[in-house]
Amino acid sequence: MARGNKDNIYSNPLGDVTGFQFDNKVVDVFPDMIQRSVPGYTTIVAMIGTLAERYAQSGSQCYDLGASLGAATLAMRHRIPAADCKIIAVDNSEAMVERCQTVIAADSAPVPVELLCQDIQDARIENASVVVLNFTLQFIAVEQRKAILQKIFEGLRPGGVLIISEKVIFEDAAHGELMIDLHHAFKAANGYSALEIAQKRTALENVLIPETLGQHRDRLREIGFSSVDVWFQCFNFASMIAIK
Ligand SMILES: Nc1ncnc2c1ncn2[C@@H]1O[C@H](C[S@+](CC[C@H]([NH3+])C(=O)[O-])CC(=O)[O-])[C@@H](O)[C@H]1O
Ligand SMILES: O=C(O)C(=O)Cc1ccccc1
Repeated sequence: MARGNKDNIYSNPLGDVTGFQFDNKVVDVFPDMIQRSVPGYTTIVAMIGTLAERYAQSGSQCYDLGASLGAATLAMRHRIPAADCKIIAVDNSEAMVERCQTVIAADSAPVPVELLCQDIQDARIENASVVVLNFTLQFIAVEQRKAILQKIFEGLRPGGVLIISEKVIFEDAAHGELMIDLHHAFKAANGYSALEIAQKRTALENVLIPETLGQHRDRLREIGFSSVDVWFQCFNFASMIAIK
């Protein structure tokens, strides 16, 4: 996806750093922001295409929940070989959905895409073979996460897959600090200043709520997923595969 404008949202001192929102300002810089902020993002998105190629079942639906500008939607759209599949992309930010519509319209791959401006808590999941939560569940209140995952499990066909990527924390405090420090070094190497890193960190407090990999794994297993494990991790960013 084109990188568009450079993210300099947090480059000047803000008297009051308000909670992070997916508004027009973020939409304008989003591809640059996520690429420079999430180690492994490009690989994860490409591999979502590879996973969809393997798991999409003919006549089923593939969901991209918290689609932003449709990076995972397009990765799937370009790799699904199964017949009669449809992709449903959902995001509750009007600004994101509006821009995502132009991104999808500019792409001509044949798999149909339906784009919905909706809270994933209200989304209907049915006849699904692939469900993607690529860095989305982390923005949902912790006590609401299980119900969403339960609904996804119920909407998946047997043999279907949930791909869930999250920023994570660690049980071992020293290891956790090291991962955060290495993440900040990654951001610095990508051109973010100490001020930008600090102000973004403040903006994400109580907005992006990370859990441990153990918490994710235990919840997915309790729900009934038969196989749950990490397939990608770089520092405090990880992606899991959960198979029904
Ligand atoms: N309750 C909700 N309902 C629907 N959407 C939501 C909700 N809460 C947040 N979002 C949406 O989830 C997306 C999270 S970004 C996903 C990247 C994308 N998956 C990618 O592969 O590029 C990750 C990040 O920015 O760290 C935003 O577009 C929000 O509007
Ligand atoms: O920038 C960060 O520190 C992150 O955790 C990743 C991110 C990327 C884009 C929007 C919100 C969070």
